[in-house]
Amino acid sequence: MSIQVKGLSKQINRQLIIDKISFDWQPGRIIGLVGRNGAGKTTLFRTMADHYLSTTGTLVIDGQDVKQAPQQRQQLFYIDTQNNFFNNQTLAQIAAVYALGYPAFDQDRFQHLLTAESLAGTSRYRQLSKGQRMLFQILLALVSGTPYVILDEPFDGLDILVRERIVARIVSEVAERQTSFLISSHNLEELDGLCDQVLFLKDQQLVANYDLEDLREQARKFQLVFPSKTVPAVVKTDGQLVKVYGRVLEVYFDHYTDAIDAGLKAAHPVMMTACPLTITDVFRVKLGDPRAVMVGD
Ligand SMILES: Nc1ncnc2c1ncn2[C@@H]1O[C@H](COP(=O)(O)OP(=O)(O)OP(=O)(O)O)[C@@H](O)[C@H]1O
Repeated sequence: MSIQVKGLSKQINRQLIIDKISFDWQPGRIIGLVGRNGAGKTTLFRTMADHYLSTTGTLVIDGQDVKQAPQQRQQLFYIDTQNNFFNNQTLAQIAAVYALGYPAFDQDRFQHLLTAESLAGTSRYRQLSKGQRMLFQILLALVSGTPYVILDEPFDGLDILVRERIVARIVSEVAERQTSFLISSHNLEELDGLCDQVLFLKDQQLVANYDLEDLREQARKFQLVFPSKTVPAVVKTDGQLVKVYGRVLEVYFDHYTDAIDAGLKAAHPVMMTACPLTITDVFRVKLGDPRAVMVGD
């Protein structure tokens, strides 16, 4: 049981939007997809869900290539939040449409969750607020009975209480049903507490794929002050400067080793403090402009 995304590319108007994206998506995992605006996240989702025909590559779902076994895509749930057709439909009508497409759609659970979220089946989709629309879409995903769910920007513009409700729904679904989620977001703090794995998209390609537990074991971030203004070679060769506050250098090391540790200590730092590592740090290092280092107050 897994999804393997294999060399997925999409070209639109002769422009390559995503380029040979490959990764494995295991059951029960929550994967974050991050990238700067226009990096290709929505295009990757649309191509995975077959809303766009892929230019190259395929998906293998539970061992079967979707090109030979297209019914396997019923295991994958995705609502295109930008292009959907149901503005004038009631929530009950929309659910009926989804029930046709997903054989394991659970109508009883849908009614139960709708009531729990104080939503009425008779309301029209267009009458819902942004947060209610996202909650409704997540409810559809949960009752669709699909083991793999894609959520595009589920936290976008939502207040903290709605975000917390969404996170709670996702976490309980993973715990109770082993549902797996692939979530794109610019809200890196929210992803930090939620995800097991993070994919970084840049220049059409997947530039990093981290298991967050491994990352926290391998990578380190330090605040360093050295006796002289010369930055030691080990910082330049093995580290990446994240921020500079006066004499304090905030430096990220992708693979922190004993040799790097010895190299730093040999430079007799006046201060060497390990700091908690966040997805935001890795985002800055992997996806930011390498020449632009943030200068603090
Ligand atoms: N149908 C389309 N026709 C032409 N260009 C497109 C189309 N869809 C996407 N693009 C282009 O592909 C690039 C990636 O767009 P996409 O929406 O996938 O990015 P994204 O990572 O989801 O961005 P954001 O974080 O801003 O939502 C953009 O430059 C966009 O203009």
